[in-house]
Amino acid sequence: MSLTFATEKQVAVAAVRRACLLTSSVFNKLVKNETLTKGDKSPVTVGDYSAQAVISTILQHAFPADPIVGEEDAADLRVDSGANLRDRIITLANEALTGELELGENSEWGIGPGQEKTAAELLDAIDRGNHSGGSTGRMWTIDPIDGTKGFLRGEQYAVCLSLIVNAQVQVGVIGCPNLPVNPEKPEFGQGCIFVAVRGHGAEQMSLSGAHPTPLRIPAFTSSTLSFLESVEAAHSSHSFNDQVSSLLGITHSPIRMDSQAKYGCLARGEGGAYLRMPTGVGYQEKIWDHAPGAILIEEAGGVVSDSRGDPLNFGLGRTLGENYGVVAAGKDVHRRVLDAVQKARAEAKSKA
Ligand SMILES: Nc1ncnc2c1ncn2[C@@H]1O[C@H](COP(=O)(O)O)[C@@H](OP(=O)(O)O)[C@H]1O
Ligand SMILES: [Mg+2]
Ligand SMILES: [Mg+2]
Ligand SMILES: [Mg+2]
Repeated sequence: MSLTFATEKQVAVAAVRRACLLTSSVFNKLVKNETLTKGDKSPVTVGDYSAQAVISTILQHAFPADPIVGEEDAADLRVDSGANLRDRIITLANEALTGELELGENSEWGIGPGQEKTAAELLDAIDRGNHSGGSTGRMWTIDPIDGTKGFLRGEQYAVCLSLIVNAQVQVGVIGCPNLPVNPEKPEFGQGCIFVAVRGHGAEQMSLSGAHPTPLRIPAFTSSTLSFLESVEAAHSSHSFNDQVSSLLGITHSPIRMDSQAKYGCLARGEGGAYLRMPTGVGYQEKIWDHAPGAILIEEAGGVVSDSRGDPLNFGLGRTLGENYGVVAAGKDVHRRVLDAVQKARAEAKSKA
């Protein structure tokens, strides 16, 4: 039997839950000057920074020897022009860390009343995410807000955490504060956490950790399938997905959604396939954008690969290396989508 990673799972769920409470409360108070534009032109908010500070602080207390591959770094907060943002981030992170202990949480993880951290400690916590990754040993990935553009639109986003050991994802946690608990029962409200442990299945629970429900991807036919895809056309090719859809005889429109909420929805039986093909050359997918989602799909009985059918390689560093896209689906659908992707590629080549 594979390791249960019971403590890792408990710590990861607690960290993601605290970060989710923070990001959802921040959204309602977010003001214009609380968003920066990074070097690659992508947005980052006080929510991203403070959520990474919270998760990293908790990991550092619980697993001090484990390195972290985190999306954000504190460089822009350490300069004079970042002072206002920095103060706000410190306040938000401390609010989230010092909230009352919930069932399953432990004050040794640096959380609970009286556990305020200094500004220096929290900036250092953000910067602990600077690990370069690689194929050996334990490491965590943090995407404090995945789908920042969705977050800013008030739509879907996800707080994402994974544990990778020797290049294999072992634990994945995805918190989706804006996602309906059950799309068919709006009265159940929104806010879910998806959790997977290698060899021990995938589950969904409420943001409070209640109602854990095992997940299994059901079978789909062409008439019930619809692709899950990014909202942002710059992140994955919508037109390529349309082409693959028609080759497969899919009649439903794609479901557009930001963030790894797509993996969560796929794991619980929505859509049936997630296809993310590059829009150009040069962009390399980040490991924190796929590690938690990949284990969730595998533990829900599905398959995740690139468009050649090869598994995603989480041992290459901070990225997945050369970008061959991502295909995720239940086993049978995965095979059919891969075939159609190859056909669509061949058609595009013959037209070129
Ligand atoms: N050109 C590009 N191609 C693919 N992914 C990209 C991209 N530019 C940014 N991204 C990634 O797309 C993620 C969001 O995915 P999605 O489109 O599924 O919501 C972003 O995560 P962040 O929002 O955490 O920065 C970012 O890492
Ligand atoms: Mg980002
Ligand atoms: Mg991301
Ligand atoms: Mg992010």
